[in-house]
Amino acid sequence: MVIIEKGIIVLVLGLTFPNLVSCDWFSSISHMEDLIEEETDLVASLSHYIDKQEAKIRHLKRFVKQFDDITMQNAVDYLSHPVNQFRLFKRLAFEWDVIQDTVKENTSTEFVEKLSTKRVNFPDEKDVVGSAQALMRLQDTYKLEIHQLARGNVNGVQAIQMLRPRDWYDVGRIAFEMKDYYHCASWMVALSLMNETLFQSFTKFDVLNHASFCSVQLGDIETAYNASLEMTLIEPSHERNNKNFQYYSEMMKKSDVNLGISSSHQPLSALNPDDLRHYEALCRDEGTNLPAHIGSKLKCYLWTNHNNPRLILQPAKVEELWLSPQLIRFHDVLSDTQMESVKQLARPMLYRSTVNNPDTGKLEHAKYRVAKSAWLEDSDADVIGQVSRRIVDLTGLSLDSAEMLQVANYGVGGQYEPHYDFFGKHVAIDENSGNRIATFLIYLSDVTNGGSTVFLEPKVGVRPIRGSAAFWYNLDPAGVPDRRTRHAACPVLTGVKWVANKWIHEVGQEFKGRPCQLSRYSDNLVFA
Ligand SMILES: O=C(O)CCC(=O)C(=O)O
Ligand SMILES: [Fe+2]
Repeated sequence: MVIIEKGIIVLVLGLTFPNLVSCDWFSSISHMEDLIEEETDLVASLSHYIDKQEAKIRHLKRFVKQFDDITMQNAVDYLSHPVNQFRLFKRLAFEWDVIQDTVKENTSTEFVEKLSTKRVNFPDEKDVVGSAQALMRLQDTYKLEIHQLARGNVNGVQAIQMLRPRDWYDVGRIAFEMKDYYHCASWMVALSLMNETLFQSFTKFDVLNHASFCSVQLGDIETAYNASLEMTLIEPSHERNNKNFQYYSEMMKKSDVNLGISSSHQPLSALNPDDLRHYEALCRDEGTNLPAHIGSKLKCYLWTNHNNPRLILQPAKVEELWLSPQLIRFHDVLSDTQMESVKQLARPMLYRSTVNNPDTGKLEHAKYRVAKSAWLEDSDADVIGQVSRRIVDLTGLSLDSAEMLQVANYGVGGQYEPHYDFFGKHVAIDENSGNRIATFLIYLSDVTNGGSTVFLEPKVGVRPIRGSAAFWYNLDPAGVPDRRTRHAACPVLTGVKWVANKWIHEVGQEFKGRPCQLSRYSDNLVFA
């Protein structure tokens, strides 16, 4: 395959796409709303510029028009009339001067200045790469068909715009640059089937070139052969392609050649392929059906948490989602006004979320967690204190050793791959607070498509329902991490996802809703 590698890389974009994405526009939708506003303002300014330009052209055209009649007459006839003579002198003395000023007038300054000021903070190449990666991630997770996706149709939700052929090409190129030959091949092969008269600034030959190179990297000789064959028809004397074609033809004759695209190649995730397949299937709601023997035991009930005065008149609505480990959902945890206030407070403080690297114990940006988050303290605003109060009422746990409230906002493609919330052995646990005993995860929005929280071992998918909260213990009653709580936030397919996380810690629960026990229970009951 060496001969193929040698010649193909004629960079069309002239851009190099970095592997790791550090920039942040694409990672949350909240800040992207500002971009729409900025662009609307730019469009208004551009329209204003066009109006001014049009007025200027109209003025110049009117001036030129008068010469239609003048040039029809011969000069002597024209000058023999005193009015014509007056007009001639008037024009030459003053009017051409005005015309000169009009032509010279610079109507673009305002627009150009505005654009260049705004562009400083605009998304850049890294964001385009991040957004293309999100498209590919969604393509994999939700098994989206490329043609439908490119036409802007995602699970029946139609975008206002479609991808242009050049966009398809760029997505394929981004995959190619990342050595993600699986996505490169799938996008380039799909594009090669399109009407080439729509191609601008790249050719069908370029597309086939990528399609064949990326396919052969995946071991798909047949596709590489077909693409190369088409290339020979377009450029019969292309030396490198002719060599490749010969090579593919020989490979095709060998019976042990591995045909068919290897779909196991998934460089967008660090998960092992089996884990990834399992996670993605759960995100598609496959395998999350409740088995009858469990479903029949799950209950919904009203809960006053041992006659808590704040719950007597309006008990909490509890829905059991799974028994062991016990996962529950509280409904109507916060009011609309409270949720809006929490989001409003978080908005200006959203930053790309970090994760704890289990190997180094350090916080870092990672592509397996694509979201923006903000930390809010009880003292930041009344509403944050109210959220804490509500969690204490519903769970009976102390929040004295808990973390601040983490509000997260996921954009399209935003996700958090499978993880545990408890701290692993590489993280030093503060003895004043202990490990994360439980998670209270509030959904501050519905999500149109995708974005479920999925638990891998019990195979439970929790659809975000605005105002509800998922709750579970991460540690068993003896304080040992419960590895069955491994969970993930599936990529948002369409819509916006807002959540608020409260991580409750061990210290202070000894005499509360969750006394510690010496023995390890298999049933980790929420309300024991
Ligand atoms: O957003 C979600 O659904 C889950 C988030 C999560 O698991 C986390 O932030 O630890
Ligand atoms: Fe989590």
